[in-house]
Amino acid sequence: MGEQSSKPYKPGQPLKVALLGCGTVGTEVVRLLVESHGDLAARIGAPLELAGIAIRRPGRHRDVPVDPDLFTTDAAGLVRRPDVDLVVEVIGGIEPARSLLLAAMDNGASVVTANKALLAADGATLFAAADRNGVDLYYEAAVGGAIPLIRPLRESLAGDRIRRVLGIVNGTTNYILDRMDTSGVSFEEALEEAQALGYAEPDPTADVEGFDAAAKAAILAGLAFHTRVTASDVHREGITQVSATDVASAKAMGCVVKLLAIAELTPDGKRVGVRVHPAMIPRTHPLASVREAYNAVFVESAAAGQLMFYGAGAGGAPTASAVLGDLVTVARNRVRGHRGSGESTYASVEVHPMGDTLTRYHISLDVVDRAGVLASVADVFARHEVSIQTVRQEGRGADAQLVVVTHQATDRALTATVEDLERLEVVRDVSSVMRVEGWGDD
Ligand SMILES: NC(=O)C1=CN([C@@H]2O[C@H](COP(=O)(O)OP(=O)(O)OC[C@H]3O[C@@H](n4cnc5c(N)ncnc54)[C@H](O)[C@@H]3O)[C@@H](O)[C@H]2O)C=CC1
Ligand SMILES: N[C@@H](CC=O)C(=O)O
Ligand code: NA
Repeated sequence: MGEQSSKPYKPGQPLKVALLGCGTVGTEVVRLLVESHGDLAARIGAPLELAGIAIRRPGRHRDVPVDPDLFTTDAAGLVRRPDVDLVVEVIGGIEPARSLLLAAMDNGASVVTANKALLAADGATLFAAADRNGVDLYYEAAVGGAIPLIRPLRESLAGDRIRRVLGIVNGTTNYILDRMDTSGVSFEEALEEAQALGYAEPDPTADVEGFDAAAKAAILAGLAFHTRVTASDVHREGITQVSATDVASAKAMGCVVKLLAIAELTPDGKRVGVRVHPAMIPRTHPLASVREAYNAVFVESAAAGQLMFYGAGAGGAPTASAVLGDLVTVARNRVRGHRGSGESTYASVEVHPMGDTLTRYHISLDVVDRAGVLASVADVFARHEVSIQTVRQEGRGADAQLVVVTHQATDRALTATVEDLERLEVVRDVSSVMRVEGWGDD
């Protein structure tokens, strides 16, 4: 705090806001700006005034209560206007969003963005531009939608030592898995519903292949451990391989499948492992009750213990709430002539490889039903030094199945075990392999 921003506020003047993008989130940002105009002015100490709204398709009907002359297809011109104080970016993607934000900051504007893909790919360039220009860069909407998560990590917990962050950070995939679990709808149907509800990214591959959750995990890990983590540091698996069989296997075990994001320090505190993958969790686990597009994140720290953040992780209005919260903050900073805290990456913690990470697996095997099968299967586990916690046989004859749950082992050993099981003559098919979290000793 305390640095002078590069574009001083003139008392009595409104703060001019440029909005980039007017889709699911942008529309709701405009609505809140217009509906709460008087309250926002009172909270900030100056009114906010829309300077322009950059759009891509001018002919399209937009249900927003503003003067149509505010719309422009010249986003680059808008962010360079001398009267623009604050820029809100809700376009998404890397380019042109990055160039627009850099130009905005070089023009002395503070920025608010919901763009986790950009922050996780190249946050360093953006934060450097914010520092260079003495402006704010806020991004509460980028992780967990409406849930206050960035600010608690960046500010409230800045005096503590965080050990682990674990949660559900993608609304679309949680919605799909929830619908598959509770209503038995297909993956494709559930995805279409999530798109219609405004939860999915413009390209839903970003959601279902885990890219969106990986970007959010990188942002959370960087904040939690005061280091720089990019999306490419995150081990990522999406939910496209999760089958109805996996969901049924989870049900039979008293579990539910969730796409989890986990960032944790190794016990010596020297490395951080960051991963996104589907996992079975017991139905009694608090994350199992996170339904539809809701998100929830647990933070475990040395002094505070366990904290849980829960709320709407996606959707136009919830995301706009977080954007407006940031907008009020950067506007207040501008009025008072200072900036908020920037990035904290002093720790430079190394990334822990996924192969060395301790996880546990649930494996369903379709097996030949004869004496000695269990021994051959157990031998494969023993050869890789993977300890079995439970094993049970289901069905008989052609339907015989072995369901194995392991104790924790390195992910490398578990992967090699599954590869060898697939080669075993008595194993007809490895029908389901999934990591297990939140069960017993982890
Ligand atoms: N929808 C959600 O639930 C959430 C979205 N976000 C993030 O918010 C951002 C926006 O997401 P949505 O509103 O859902 O996407 P959207 O696809 O509904 O809206 C993006 C808008 O930007 C416009 N656009 C694209 N290129 C442009 C350009 N060069 N100039 C001007 N406009 C341009 C598009 O035409 C579209 O109307 C993304 O970064 C997304 O990851 C973050 C949290 C939740
Ligand atoms: N597509 C994202 C939107 C919010 O970040 C999600 O589904 O969570
Ligand atoms: Na948030």
